[in-house]
Amino acid sequence: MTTTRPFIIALDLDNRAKRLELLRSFNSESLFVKVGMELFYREGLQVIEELKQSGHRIFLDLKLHDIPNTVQRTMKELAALDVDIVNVHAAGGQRMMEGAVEGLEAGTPTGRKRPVLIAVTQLTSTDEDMMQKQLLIEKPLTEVVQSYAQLAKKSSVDGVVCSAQEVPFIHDACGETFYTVCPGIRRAEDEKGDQKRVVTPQKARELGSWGIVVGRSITTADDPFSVYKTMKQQWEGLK
Ligand SMILES: O=c1ccn([C@@H]2O[C@H](COP(=O)(O)O)[C@@H](O)[C@H]2O)c(=O)[nH]1
Repeated sequence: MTTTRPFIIALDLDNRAKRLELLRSFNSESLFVKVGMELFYREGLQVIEELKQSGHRIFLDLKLHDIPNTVQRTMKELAALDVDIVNVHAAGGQRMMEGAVEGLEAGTPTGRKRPVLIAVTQLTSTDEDMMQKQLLIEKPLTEVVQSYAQLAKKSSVDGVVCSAQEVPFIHDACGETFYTVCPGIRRAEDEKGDQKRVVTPQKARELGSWGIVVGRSITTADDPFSVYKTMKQQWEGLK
């Protein structure tokens, strides 16, 4: 992917009108946007086409997690959409992730680069207490994230979704060029909501994150464009 260190806006909005209003307020700026389950299940394939026609790059965040055969076949379909990033849950295991890569490669039209594939390690809404008490995973969270990242790399996946807090550990285990896409980004003054492992844009940069994903700090702001500009400057080390 040619984009260096993307700032990705999660288009998690109640309805189509609100999404169009938000994008209009960005004054036709070319963006990197995230289409999550809420938006995709509401607006379908048409939203991908619309966003591409407007010149935006797209992270299609459907977090596939199923048996290897199903993930492979689904990724083959997604490859035809010409989005920039797609993802799976690393918890699906090595064969499932390998299947995802195979499906993407099979489905990408000749002459086009296949979408980058990343794997969710542990959701940023999870903390160690929840992991141990609810998911019954006894090891420290950082070790689990690092180990899932290693498994993703072994499966030929291009990178992971993680909190920026874990990026240095992932770089140690998987190398600096392994993509790290980090949600759970908040300014110091923002509400955390359901996010547990949060990091500011500046800190995410310092920790070496490749990309960040920002949703509610922007989408619920009175002036989303101004918050975007500020957070993007912080991410780029300009503020
Ligand atoms: O571990 C993960 C994986 C994905 N997400 C997604 O990112 C955005 C974050 O939104 P905020 O409003 O900035 O919290 C959202 O679409 C999630 O589905 C994540 O948060 N954590």
